[in-house]
Amino acid sequence: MTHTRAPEAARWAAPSATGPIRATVDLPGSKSMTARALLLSAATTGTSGIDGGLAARDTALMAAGLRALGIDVDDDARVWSVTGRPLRGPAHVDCGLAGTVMRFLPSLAATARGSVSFDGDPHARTRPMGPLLRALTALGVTVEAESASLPFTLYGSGRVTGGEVTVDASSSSQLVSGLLLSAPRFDRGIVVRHSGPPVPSAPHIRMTVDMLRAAGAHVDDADRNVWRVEPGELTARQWTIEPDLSNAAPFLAGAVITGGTVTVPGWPHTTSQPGDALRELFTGLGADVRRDQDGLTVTGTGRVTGIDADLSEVGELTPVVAAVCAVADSPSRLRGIGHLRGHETDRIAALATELGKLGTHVTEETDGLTITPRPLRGTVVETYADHRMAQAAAVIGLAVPDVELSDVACTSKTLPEFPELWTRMLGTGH
Ligand SMILES: O=C(O)C1=C[C@@H](OP(=O)(O)O)[C@@H](O)[C@H](O)C1
Ligand SMILES: C=C(OP(=O)(O)O)C(=O)O
Repeated sequence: MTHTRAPEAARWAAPSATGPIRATVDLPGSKSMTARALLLSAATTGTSGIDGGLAARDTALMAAGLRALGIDVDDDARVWSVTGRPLRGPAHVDCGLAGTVMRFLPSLAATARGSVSFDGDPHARTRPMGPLLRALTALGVTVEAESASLPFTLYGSGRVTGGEVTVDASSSSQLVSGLLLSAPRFDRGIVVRHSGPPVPSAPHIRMTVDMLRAAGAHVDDADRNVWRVEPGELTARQWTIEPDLSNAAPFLAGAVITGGTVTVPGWPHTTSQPGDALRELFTGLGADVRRDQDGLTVTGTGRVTGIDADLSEVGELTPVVAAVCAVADSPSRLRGIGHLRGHETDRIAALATELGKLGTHVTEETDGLTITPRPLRGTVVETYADHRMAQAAAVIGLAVPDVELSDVACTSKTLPEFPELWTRMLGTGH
């Protein structure tokens, strides 16, 4: 897998839809599941297989980080193989702009013998890391950092004591996931208590717990805001990665706003992926949504209605949902997403600015956005190196002529084939 370097910016004219889109779009694997499968496989002592893993910048960086620590990752074949072994420094981990790499890898790297330094893209240095670095220090890890963010260096002795720790994970669920995923390797396991405003993205913590259990870990998540992981060996296993449901959002949105029909095959019946909430969200926005043996099919009804939605559990869906709200026939309120200010960019500010440039009336609030649709006009939309801002702009471009993205290459963060899939989707049925 390549794609570890920040891509060169590539300006892109977003194609308009000339009629209702009719397409079936096969999507590659879930970023979040692939990251966890790579990490958990590296934390065993055997060889694991990963079927359907996502080849994109975030997962390539995770694989590269593991290799730097001495893990064998072979991601050339369809089923990747990962062979875990005791980790060693000195090593350097490039996190790019990937929250999963900067929040998941440090706890595992702390079990290495030797120093491991972490850094990332310029904007990555502004993403919240402080609670994780303080927690690692409390768990017995030597951490050297100039501030509460990237860059930082861990000095490992080959083992981590572990034990009880309190974190404020209100800025990102990944701070909890990152501590839990490697905790079976800590001498005393871990007890993580969250203290502070609510933790966002609950499905992603359930995904962490589910995948830890699948790898043989004992995890107790019965008490709200407390997670316990027992120390113990993890088992090497075969992982099958579901399609990335969050990356389905722009394609399904294409059906909603053009009055067309888009099917995403392989939609799981039960899943911890937050993207499953698209069924309810697109129904609320006025579409017909059906899940059957063909996958998930969304059909636009010709009418898009505004919504009032708490997106705190599914924050990563916000940019595309906001784009659909901008072409609705009534205002929308998107709530519970203050933590998006610490995502790839400050997504609340970015959406307010860019939807505003397109003509929408947007009010930026502390915990979200109010979107009042107005007639839209084409413009150059700044994507802020954020794959989901690019997807959102492409969605608007379907309905509005002359929308250009300042950069489409940033979609390589989780879906390098986005431009091709998008063009192909538009090619079918026109
Ligand atoms: O654990 C994960 O894989 C993720 C958790 C979420 O992070 P936040 O809790 O920071 O929103 C989500 O937005 C991100 O895209 C992926
Ligand atoms: C927030 C996101 O990514 P990250 O894993 O970098 O936090 C996202 O993909 O929307």
